[in-house]
Amino acid sequence: MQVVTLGPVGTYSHRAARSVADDVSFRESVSAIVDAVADGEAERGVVPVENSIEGSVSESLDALTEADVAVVREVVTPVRHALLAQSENFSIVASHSQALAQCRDYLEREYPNATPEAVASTARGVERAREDPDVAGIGHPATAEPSGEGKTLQVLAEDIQDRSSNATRFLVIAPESERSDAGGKTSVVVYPSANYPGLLLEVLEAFADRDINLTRIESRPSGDRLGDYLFHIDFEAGLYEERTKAAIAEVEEIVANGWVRVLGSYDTEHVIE
Ligand SMILES: O=C(O)C(=O)C[C@]1(C(=O)O)C=C[C@@H](O)C=C1
Repeated sequence: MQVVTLGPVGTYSHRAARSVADDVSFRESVSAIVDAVADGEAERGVVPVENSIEGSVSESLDALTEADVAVVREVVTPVRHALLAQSENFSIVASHSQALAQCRDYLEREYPNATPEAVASTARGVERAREDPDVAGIGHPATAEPSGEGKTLQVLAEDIQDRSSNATRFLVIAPESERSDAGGKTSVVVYPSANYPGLLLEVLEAFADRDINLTRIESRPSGDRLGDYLFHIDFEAGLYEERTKAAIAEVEEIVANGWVRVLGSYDTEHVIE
């Protein structure tokens, strides 16, 4: 099976994708990964959706709303960052914006004068550090060794994330035709296209009344106008269950002006590495 994820070699997404298949190829953005699966270029895609320190990866949520894909699994992995450079003498710290944010306190404390530089991924930041002695990268410690040509970097510090329990949740996506009813969790996107007191409460009651535990609800702007939202809802029940079918049918009635998009049911895998 062919899986696409955020590259280059050595990103956390790459580490999560290896639990899905050995044949991993890379894209430079989350939208490009989702498009590759929607267009049939790859059988699976792995995208980060949520981090325990920084919260949602909004680019992923928005791409999932728009593309014809299904969610078929989730992978949760610990994220332990290292600071990698040619020497202690650097003035720029390059990494993915999520990684820079996850190490904000550390950087302010230890390198208050360094300039943060957001790049497409952690591994891309480490590549910058390999090429430029003025740049340090934040990434997985294993990326100190080049995957091909290039310098081996010094690991200046390990475990620099602001909380030791840092973890990121990835979703494994597949073409929409492979959407499954089986699995302990389900993700849906709800667009009410309406605004009245108690609307969100009604939507949540459809789940609460059936004893379905929500694990996340996240609002994202619809993009159409200010104050207009859609809701990403994850819950602990499978689409194969009667109570799930009934809850979704009720939500569809409540948001008759808008729509409900069912991304699929799936199981969770923990990759400890
Ligand atoms: O840059 C990487 O290594 C990624 O895989 C992306 C990403 C993210 O977008 O959250 C994944 C895990 C970490 O939270 C930091 C960055």
